[in-house]
Amino acid sequence: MAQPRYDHSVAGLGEANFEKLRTCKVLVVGAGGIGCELLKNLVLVGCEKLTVVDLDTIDVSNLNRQFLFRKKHVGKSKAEVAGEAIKRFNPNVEVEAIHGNIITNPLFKVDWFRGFDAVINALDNVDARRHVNRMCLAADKPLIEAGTTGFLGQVFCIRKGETACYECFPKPQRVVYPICTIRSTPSQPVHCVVWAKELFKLLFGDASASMLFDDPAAEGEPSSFASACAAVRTTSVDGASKAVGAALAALCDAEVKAQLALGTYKTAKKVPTPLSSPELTDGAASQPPSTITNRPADWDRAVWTAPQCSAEIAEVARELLSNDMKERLGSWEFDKDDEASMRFVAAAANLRCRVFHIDPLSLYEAKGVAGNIVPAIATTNAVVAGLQVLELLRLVEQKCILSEERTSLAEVGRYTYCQRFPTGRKCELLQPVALEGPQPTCYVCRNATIPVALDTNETTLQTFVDVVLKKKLGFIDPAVDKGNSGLVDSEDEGLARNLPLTLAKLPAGGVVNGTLLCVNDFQIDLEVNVEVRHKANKDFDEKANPERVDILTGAAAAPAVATHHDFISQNDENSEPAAKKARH
Ligand SMILES: Nc1ncnc2c1ncn2[C@@H]1O[C@H](COP(=O)(O)OP(=O)(O)OP(=O)(O)O)[C@@H](O)[C@H]1O
Ligand SMILES: [Zn+2]
Repeated sequence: MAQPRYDHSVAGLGEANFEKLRTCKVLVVGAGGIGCELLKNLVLVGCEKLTVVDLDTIDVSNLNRQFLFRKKHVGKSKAEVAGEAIKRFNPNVEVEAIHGNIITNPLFKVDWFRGFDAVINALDNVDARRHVNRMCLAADKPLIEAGTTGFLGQVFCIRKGETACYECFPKPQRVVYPICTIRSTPSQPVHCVVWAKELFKLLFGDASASMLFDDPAAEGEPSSFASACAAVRTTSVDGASKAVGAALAALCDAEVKAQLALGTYKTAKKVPTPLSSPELTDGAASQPPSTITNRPADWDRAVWTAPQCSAEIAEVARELLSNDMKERLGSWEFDKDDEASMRFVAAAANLRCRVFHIDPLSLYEAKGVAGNIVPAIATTNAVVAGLQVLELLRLVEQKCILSEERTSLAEVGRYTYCQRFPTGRKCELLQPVALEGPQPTCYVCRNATIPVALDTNETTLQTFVDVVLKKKLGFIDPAVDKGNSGLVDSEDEGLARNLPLTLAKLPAGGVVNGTLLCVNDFQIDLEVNVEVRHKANKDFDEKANPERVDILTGAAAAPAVATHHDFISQNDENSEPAAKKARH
């Protein structure tokens, strides 16, 4: 007899199925917004064997919705605190809490995944989801996947050979803005935020990689404001205000005047107005800098004036030029969670907006745009986590797990969409649809051959490994063979000499148009064939596709227009900048 605390579950499932649920070994990946709800649901429904993994520590901003955490837990491991909290809900629970990255921690091998009966994702990024998907396919374990974006959410199950996997359908691609829009004709705040991020790179990061480095009219020549910007980096802390003032004058005044004189805006609907020096330089020099102590309460929600923006930029420059930060100059990368870089981007985007008559953003709004942040809605997380547990109950009841006979998930599982407004004939907020089968074009679950077009005379093997195999196709430690000859293998030092060679010059006849490569990654137990197709670099649209690689089919080949298979996910870090994601 189960304990009375489980009466509700036994009433729904029956003794035998409840016993299976109680002893079912469940892995939860992620203990954030969805994860807290999910863990609470699992223990209340009666699951007693839980493992939870999260790489992060608790931030004060998590406390409004990640209700297993309290103020005193800030800075502590999410997995560990969540594990302790759910044990207080139900002391029968055996919970293993692991503070670690599910992708890189060596503990989480395929065999480790084999030790669970079901895996449930509560993640917020494509890379981790993709990785868990592959591990569950390799370990032949069911995965209950979920994501939310504001009021929208979805939940679905994945099982090897039975359903489509996470990677069967292309993900929406990053929105790429044309360089000319960013450099010359911004019309939305997001264009100004992208520009400000590029300016941050030009001033403090890898300047030559910034979109603003070259003069757009004279290829290879530095832009008109390059020297004023370079001077900021080389000045002293004391000289920072003056140097920033000069750089802002070059960017917001001289450059705009020069473009106007060139007739760039002759046919434009709105003509930019340069920001004159009194508003900028004097502001940078005389405005008191904001410090944590003198900021008004609504400082991050207010739209700063131009002089305030100049002062913030100067203050950030002073911070980054200071002795303890100096060694990072030239390598700074924008990070929305880094206070200084976010302040810089908010202020610079604001000035840019003013020049182009676009409504400027507050720091809070700029952070949302820059970090692609859609506010998390606690209710959506709760609904989605509830649906995940219902899917788990279905797996148990319908004998998809913990049973000698195995029902295919494709027959019983559901793909459920959470809508913001009632839709469809029955005006439902939750729309469950049948799961789709594995897609023949999927290289992950169907081992489909992946055609890849690139310039075989220009692309080195190193680039092929880094850009095509690791970045685009998600391999971690790929080994590459052409027929019987090994080309790449991290454990074979002799092969390292191949890496700087271009594909066509590789041994055994090179990798040329039509070559079939076998790529194997033991870490994720995945082997695929890659068919190389030669496409000269000059035939690529460099602006739309700066890496000059086309992945022609399968999960990595994203269409320009989003489809209903697009996975929406909480604050998905892989899609930036935001604002434009199509979905329904
Ligand atoms: N590779 C990974 N390994 C382990 N945990 C991960 C990995 N990637 C993401 N996570 C965890 O997944 C959780 C996702 O939860 P959520 O979307 O609520 O994110 P958050 O970081 O808590 O919130 P926000 O991004 O809104 O500040 C986070 O706690 C995050 O640390
Ligand atoms: Zn697939």
